[in-house]
Amino acid sequence: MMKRMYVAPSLLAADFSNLGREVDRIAQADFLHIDIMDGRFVPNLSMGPQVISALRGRSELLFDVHLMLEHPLPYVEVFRHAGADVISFHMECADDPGALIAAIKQSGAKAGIAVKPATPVERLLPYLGELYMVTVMTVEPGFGGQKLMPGPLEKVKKLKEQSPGLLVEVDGGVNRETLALCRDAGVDVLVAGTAIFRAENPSEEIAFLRGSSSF
Ligand SMILES: O=C(CO)[C@H](O)[C@H](O)COP(=O)(O)O
Repeated sequence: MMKRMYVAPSLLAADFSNLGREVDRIAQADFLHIDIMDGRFVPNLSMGPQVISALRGRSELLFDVHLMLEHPLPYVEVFRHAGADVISFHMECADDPGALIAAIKQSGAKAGIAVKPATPVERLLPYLGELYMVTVMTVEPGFGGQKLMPGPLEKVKKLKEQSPGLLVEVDGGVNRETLALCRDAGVDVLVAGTAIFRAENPSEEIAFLRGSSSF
């Protein structure tokens, strides 16, 4: 029986001239993945808490906020207040991952950690018991529309072995062609920007990526 995966459209690939309508188009998804970029940790800027607040009233999806920030701690409360349900920070810029996890939980959000393609999975192991989700990046963070790197999917397998109940998300280059690789690795949550928002029928794309049987 095929595993049913959760689907998280990445807002980065949406039409920014009409974000409200874009969110309506993906109402059948499970999460809305929202990339917050600071132009320092990644070489790009994206959006801030105002966008999340504006969309919060329009969508009941779980808001999965991916902080690509060099200094995430001061922004945890800000994004929770704006409407984030899950807040993830990057392992590579966390001086004290335990303190960040505690701050996220204290805010009332669920905590996640994201890792760049070259970051060893071993760095995450001490924190797995405290986390709701781990995001394994399958592209270098910063831009949508890149090709999935298969190497990091090995991390998904290790994470699922270590902590079967943890949600493991992959982010970058997920589409119909790379779906089988993700499923075989044991992925729980698929982030897909280009594949969903640039599709003529996003609902069809979401249903295809999700698979058919029960989770
Ligand atoms: O984190 C990201 C970029 O840093 C995006 O969420 C990710 O790349 C998804 O976009 P696409 O499906 O177009 O690859």
